[in-house]
Amino acid sequence: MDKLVIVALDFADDFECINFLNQFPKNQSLFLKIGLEMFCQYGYPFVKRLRERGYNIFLDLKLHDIPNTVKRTCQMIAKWDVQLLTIHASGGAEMIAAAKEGLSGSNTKLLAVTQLTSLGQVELSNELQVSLPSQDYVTRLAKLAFNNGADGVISSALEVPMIKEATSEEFLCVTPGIRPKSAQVGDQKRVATPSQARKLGSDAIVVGRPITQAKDEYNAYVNIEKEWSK
Ligand SMILES: O=C(O)c1cc(=O)[nH]c(=O)n1[C@@H]1O[C@H](COP(=O)(O)O)[C@@H](O)[C@H]1O
Repeated sequence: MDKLVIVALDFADDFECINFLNQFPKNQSLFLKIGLEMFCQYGYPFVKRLRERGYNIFLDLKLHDIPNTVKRTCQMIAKWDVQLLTIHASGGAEMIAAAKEGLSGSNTKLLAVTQLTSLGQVELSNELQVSLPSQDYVTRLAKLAFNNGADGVISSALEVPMIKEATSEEFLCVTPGIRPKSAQVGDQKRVATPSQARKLGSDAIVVGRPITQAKDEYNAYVNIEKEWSK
């Protein structure tokens, strides 16, 4: 995977979203993440519309259900020609393998979410009663995903070196929770700047609000992309 900035299209509606995209030059190649907000409003026709405009699509549905349901859902998504799809690694070995099986025959890469970047050590220990240190928990889920056929994981950039060591250099590490120095952290807990993510070995970064809520959105994208790729 080329080193990518993936833009999270977390907008109130499709009008805002298309206005955002229209700021970019026509020939600009973009990798866009469609998450639950947009997908619940506009569904597959929206995915199709953006694919037809030539964008690469990361469909972030974070599937988490029994293996049979996840497999059948993935069989449907396999027909949509999206580049990336998420499931939750905590769904377990059988669910991860079922998702991969559902996608067979398609070019859609399967990414398993480890520990959400909005959860820190305190939430992990106190709320979820997970006894492992966060980095060990993330690495354990990454290994589970790797051993059951996922193409990569979602984690914070901070865990990438450990994940690559425990799995393989080729195992994709896609990292949200990206905050340039001047940006507000908001609900994210495990964050890194674009240049930290690059140094730590992320394969792609996912950026939402630091771009989509900037005064000059296009300029914010260009600056993040510069910091990430230099
Ligand atoms: O799967 C994801 O993309 C995801 C996983 C995760 O652990 N943390 C996380 O923030 N995300 C997504 O990445 C995006 C981050 O957005 P910002 O915090 O606005 O940059 C959101 O669309 C989240 O849904």
